[in-house]
Formats: sequence, structure tokens, C-alpha cells
Amino acid sequence: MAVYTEVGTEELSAFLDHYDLGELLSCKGIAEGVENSNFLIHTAAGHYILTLYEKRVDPADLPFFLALMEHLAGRGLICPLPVKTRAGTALGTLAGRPAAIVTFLDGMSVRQPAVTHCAEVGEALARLHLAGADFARQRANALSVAGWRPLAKRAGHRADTVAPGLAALIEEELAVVEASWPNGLPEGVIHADLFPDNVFFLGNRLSGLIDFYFACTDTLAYDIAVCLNAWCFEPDGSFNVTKGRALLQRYEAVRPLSEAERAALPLLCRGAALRFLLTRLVDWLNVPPGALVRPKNPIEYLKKLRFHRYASSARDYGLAA
Ligand SMILES: Nc1ncnc2c1ncn2[C@@H]1O[C@H](COP(=O)(O)OP(=O)(O)O)[C@@H](O)[C@H]1O
Ligand SMILES: N[C@@H](CCOP(=O)(O)O)C(=O)O
Repeated sequence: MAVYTEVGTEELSAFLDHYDLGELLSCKGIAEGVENSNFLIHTAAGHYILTLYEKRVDPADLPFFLALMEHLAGRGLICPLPVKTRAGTALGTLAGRPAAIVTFLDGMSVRQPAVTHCAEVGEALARLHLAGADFARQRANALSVAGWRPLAKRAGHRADTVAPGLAALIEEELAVVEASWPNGLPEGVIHADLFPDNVFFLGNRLSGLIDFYFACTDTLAYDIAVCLNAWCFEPDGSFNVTKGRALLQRYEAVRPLSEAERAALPLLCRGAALRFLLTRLVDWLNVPPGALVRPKNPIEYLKKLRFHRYASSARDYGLAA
């Protein structure tokens, strides 16, 4: 459960006084997520999500995230809408942390995505990329290729306590991606963390996207690579090419890929697996004392990375020639 910062009822009520949301009825810490502290709040006006932004979020980036959600919602994407105070601001301070309230989305995330879920997420991702095309703000991806070596340094040789030989494998992978990371592919707003826990469904229909706190301006096809990693592997570590095909076909039905994007897919997938392996590894090795959080398993991404090391073309992910 990710609650790093506790919030007292009195301070929350005082915070809510700035909004038109009526009286606070209840507030519960949310048992999912790893990055920020999230609470489900129930007020006289309904249900909302209160987020206190923690360690990895730079407060300077918060206006980007909040404006992006507002922009995408305005373009018809179902995502949380930041709630503004009577003074018109979406960002405040609570319990010493930057804090915001967003609208509550209906639906449930899926633990074991089926082919149909992968197809839905492919389409939603393409729609997000198109809806973000005229978003005026920019945010560099701090967790793109230049950000990976510093993460590897933080883990250092302690990586080998998680899996023997892992430190050396990471070093090898960094050398490959740093030498050949593609430049010049189409860029725009990407979600960068569109994992199954950040996508809601009602039945088999996608009902909303959440957690835009890694969103940034980067290579659009890298976002597809993140999704192929997060959605299309089976629990035994094998890649399900039927899921990959479904995700890619529905993406391409909305936004066709260029030849250069297709050719870059194996390397982008390899980089995306390394990125999540590294952040998971650092989190695994550095759980803050007393935090109510279950760190995610880095080994899952080591297995995925091993698959990508042997992938030779976009066909390995289900794209037709
Ligand atoms: N707008 C929302 N509507 C409904 N539930 C939400 C919303 N935002 C977050 N949640 C719930 O909170 C959990 C954690 O949110 P998330 O943004 O993924 O946190 P973190 O950034 O800390 O990983 C989600 O899995 C979901 O259950
Ligand atoms: N999706 C990342 C971790 C970030 O967690 P989230 O709850 O904000 O999606 C991972 O699985 O490593």
C-alpha cells in the first residue's frame, strides 16, 4: 500500500475548505500504487482522489501533469480531471507535500490482461498520442536513456544480491542502448507508464486512463514499447505474440507506424525493459523505513529483457511484415 505521508482529518478539512466540494465524509488510504500517497476521499459532492506527491515527482513538473490531464480530458480522453479551488488553482500543499484532488474514475484494472484488453489499450494509447499532439507544454523524459546509467550506479554491485550477474548484464545493456538509441522518430506527449494498474475497464471495454505522473515529451513508439512490456508477457515470462499483435493492430488502426518506428521497436522494447528493471531494482534495494509499500519485483523485467535481447524485428512482437 502506498501511503508515505499520513494526513490528519483536521488538516484535510482545512485543505478542503478551499474547494467547492462540501464537507469531508471519509478519507481512506489506497492500497495500490508505489509512487505517491493516494487517498479516496468522499465529500458531500461525491468521490475524489487526493494525491500527495512524493519522492520521484519534481514539484516543478506538477503544472505539466495537471494541465496535461485537463488537455486530454478536453479532447475526449477519459482521464482524471484536476479539481480547482475557488481561487482557480489545482495544486496546493497538504501535510508538507504538494497535493491535488482529481475526479474519481469508474472501472477496475485487470491483473491478467486478455487479448481484448491489449487491443483496447493499443487503441487508447494511439488516441492519447493524437490528443496530446497540440499540447503546448514540454517535459523532457528524465527516465529516458540518459537517466538509466545514474540508476544503475545507485544499485551498483548490490544488483547481484537480487540476481547473480545482474550488475554485469545491466552494464552490457546500457552500452547497447546508449550506442544505438534511435533519434528522429516522431515525438509528442507520452504516458510512459501505461501499465495494467493504470488502465480501468468496465467489462472488457476500456473506461479510463490514470497516473500521468511520468508523462513527458518523448518518442511515441517508446510508449508502445512500454505497453508491449507491461501487457503482452505471460506470468511465466513468455511473450504472447497474439497479445502483441492485438495491441499493435489497434494502435495502427488509429495511428499507423512509420517504417523507422517499426524497425526501432525491438530496441525500444529492450530499453523500456531496462528502464523498469532499473527503477524496480533501485526501489527494491531502498525501501524507505516505515513506508507502507510493496516494491515491485525487478526479476520480472530481467526476464522480459532477456526476450528482447533475442528479438530481431517488429515481427517478433506481432507486427505483420
Ligand atoms: N482518478 C482515479 N479514479 C479512481 N481511482 C484512482 C484514481 N487515481 C488513482 N486511483 C487509485 O489509486 C491507485 C494508485 O494510483 P496511482 O496514480 O497509480 O498511484 P502511484 O502514482 O502512486 O503509483 C490506483 O491503482 C487506483 O486504484
Ligand atoms: N509501473 C511501474 C511502477 C510505477 O508504479 P505506478 O503504480 O505508478 O504505475 C512498474 O511497474 O515498475
